Amino acid sequence: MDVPLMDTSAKGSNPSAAIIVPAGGATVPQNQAVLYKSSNNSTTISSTSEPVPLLNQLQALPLQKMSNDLKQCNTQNINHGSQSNLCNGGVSVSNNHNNAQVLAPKIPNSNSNSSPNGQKKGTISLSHLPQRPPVDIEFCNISYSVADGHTRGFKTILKSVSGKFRNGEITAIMGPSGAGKSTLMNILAGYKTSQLSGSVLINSKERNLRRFRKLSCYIMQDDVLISNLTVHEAMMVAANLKLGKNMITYAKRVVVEEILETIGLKESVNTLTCNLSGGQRKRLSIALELVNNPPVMFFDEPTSGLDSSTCFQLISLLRSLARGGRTIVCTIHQPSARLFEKFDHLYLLAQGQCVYEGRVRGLVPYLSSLGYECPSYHNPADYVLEVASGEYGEAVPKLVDAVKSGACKKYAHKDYGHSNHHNNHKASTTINDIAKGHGNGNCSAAATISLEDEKTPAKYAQHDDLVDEELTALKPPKTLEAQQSQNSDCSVNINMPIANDDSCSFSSSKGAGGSAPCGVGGVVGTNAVAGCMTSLLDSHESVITLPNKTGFPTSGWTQFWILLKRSFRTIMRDRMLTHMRLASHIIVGAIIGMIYYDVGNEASKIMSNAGCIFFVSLFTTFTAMMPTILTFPTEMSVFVREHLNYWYSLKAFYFAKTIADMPFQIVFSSVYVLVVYYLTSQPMELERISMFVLICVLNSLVAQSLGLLIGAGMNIETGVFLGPVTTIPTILFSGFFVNFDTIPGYLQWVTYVSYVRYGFEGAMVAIYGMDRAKMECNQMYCHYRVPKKFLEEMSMDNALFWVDAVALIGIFFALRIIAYFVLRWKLHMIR
Ligand SMILES: Nc1ncnc2c1ncn2[C@@H]1O[C@H](COP(=O)(O)OP(=O)(O)OP(=O)(O)O)[C@@H](O)[C@H]1O
Repeated sequence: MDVPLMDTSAKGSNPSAAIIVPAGGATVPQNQAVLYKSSNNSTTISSTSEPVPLLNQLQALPLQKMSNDLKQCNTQNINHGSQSNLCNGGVSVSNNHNNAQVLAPKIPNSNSNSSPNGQKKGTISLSHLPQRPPVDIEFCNISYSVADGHTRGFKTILKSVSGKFRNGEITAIMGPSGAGKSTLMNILAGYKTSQLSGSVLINSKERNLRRFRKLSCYIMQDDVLISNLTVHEAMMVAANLKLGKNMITYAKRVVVEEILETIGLKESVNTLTCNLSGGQRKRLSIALELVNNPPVMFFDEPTSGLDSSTCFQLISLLRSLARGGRTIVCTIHQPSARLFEKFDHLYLLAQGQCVYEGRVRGLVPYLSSLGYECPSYHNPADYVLEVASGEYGEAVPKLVDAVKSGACKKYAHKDYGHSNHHNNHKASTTINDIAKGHGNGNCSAAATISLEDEKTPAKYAQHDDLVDEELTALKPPKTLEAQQSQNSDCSVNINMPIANDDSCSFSSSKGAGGSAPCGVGGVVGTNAVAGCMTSLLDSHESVITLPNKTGFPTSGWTQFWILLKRSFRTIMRDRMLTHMRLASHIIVGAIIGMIYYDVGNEASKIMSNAGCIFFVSLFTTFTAMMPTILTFPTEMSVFVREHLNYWYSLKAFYFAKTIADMPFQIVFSSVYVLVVYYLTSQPMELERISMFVLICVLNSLVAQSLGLLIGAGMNIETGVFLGPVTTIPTILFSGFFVNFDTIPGYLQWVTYVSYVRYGFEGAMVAIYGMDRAKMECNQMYCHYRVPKKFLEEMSMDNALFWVDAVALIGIFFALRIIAYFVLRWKLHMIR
């Protein structure tokens, strides 16, 4: 019989064997089928001929019952290719005597557990993630107001709301449209900090926003991803940025592969992110953030745009993440009944006020107690929204009063609705694995995700009694625990070094062993883990090993380098834009060259040649500016997501962006200019060619900077309008259409800020300046045979090439600096 039960893969310092313990039963009765996981990750299924030697205490369990449970579990596994909680348990015990290691819910990440779409089912462990502390979020009397449109008043969006979101639970923030769900989540995530009153507590301590942001991530509704990277490349960028350079590349790959396998994207590792389906994009967004194992994850409407099956898989995944000890908070609009019951905790808002906070299963009794009977066969999620929207009369004040009077408190207890409170408490604390050392007592790298089968909750509830007994039985004896802990160190499985910020140094004032490694120094077992947990949230800066002053996991230089490589790669792969840009520069250059063919040294066609030079400036201006206006807002969305999730600094992003674009712009402009230069027979002197190319390239870089400024400050629609509109005056004052001497004195200053003027003037000087010899004349009379005369006519006879070049360089830096501050301002405004 084929049953997944045992894992014999080597782990850490105790490599001989690892055994998966069923949550419902930690021993394997005689003749019970088991599944072994070998070190090469393959799974072997066999039937035991002898009882597997686990903890002696288990012998006290009713064997028949356990056998039945296991059979049931096994049948389910065979039928569904998945693991229930009963099968996977949540207990971590080490038995050094029999040299077997009984792990927390660890099931081989075998592909056999995948559903056809690649979504994982069953219990899978993420054993190589950095250890993070569990986090409870409590908020008290949060009120938030915004300026109300054109009036001078304020609009209060949240009115003194309070609540608590616990680790190990998945919380839904629900409410009618405009109730303030997103606003509340933004406040809790630390994205909104102004015009706010009330307090947010993290593990009962005042929130240190900077530190909290490192512990949390925010996954936005629209899944903005860099489109020209494969899933694996995107993950490696996240790993390199978030795990720091202290972890070797191989170790990062292991982390990435494990997450991708767990989250069901293994088959899509080489797929470009732009080709992923909606559900896969959502899963990738989660996978990217999972890299550093944030204990708090905020999701803004994670199910929007997904079909019901994908929604269900996604919420099951989030629930599994929560079961790993994470605090998962989602805003959600109108979940189906099946989806709704996947949530543990519900926070209901209406008109900016809390109208229910408690267990999901407490909602119907709560409403009923207030006279709102949910009709049979009616989705409670729909019903409560109808009630909150006023479809059954003016319910909100009544519900708000009920909440204020504590009427929903009894539904808030996490064991509400469970038949056996004690059991469930134990179960949930034991399966809280986010900070649990893995087997060998390492204080790092042991976060486990149990991807639950959809039938798990019922099954889990069904076996409450059994779970209790078994968990008690499986609890390691004190001596064993101590031994395990004393053998521990802070090394990570697979010999990976730990990133600084994830190491377990803690304050000696905490009595947790000074800055000694976790578990060493007299602190053993769970105490040691607790030491690690609390130190990370301690308000004293000194107790946390921050990797650098900025607080980002990697140095500014490393961030810059990683982002630069990513930008290069994405630009190179953007066939539509990059290849089209190159092609258009060559083709348009050739067309211009054909139109103005051979006019460069012909005095009778000098005006045409001036027109050609002007068009060269104009083309380089627009082709540099418009793509930036079009693409930067998208890049900006990615940047905002990654920056606010604490991947890297604005400076690193901005420098990388600036540097990455430049070579492409320089090459494209140079190719275009050289094609035109050659076809139009401009003077073939190296100095003039270099000057002409240089001034045109500088002109294009300035235009690109202007595009960046517009793109940073505006959305695409406004930018597409504003770009050309701001360029028209600079063209008018370039000296081609209106002679500088003709421009009225009070408008002369405009010519000095017109960057096209410097580009055009510099190009004219490069072609006709520096005492160029008389030009050819194929007509009876050529007025401008002497090039200097033509420059006089254009009021450019006194122009100096280097002044034009320096002016363009100055404008380039000015625009880049302004764009940087606009970006900072935008970031500030988002909060
Ligand atoms: N900057 C702002 N200026 C004015 N009103 C705002 C601003 N931000 C939010 N609001 C208003 O606050 C209320 C709550 O907005 P929020 O986005 O939090 O609602 P929501 O519950 O998430 O709605 P939905 O489910 O429709 O997304 C809405 O009425 C919205 O119009």
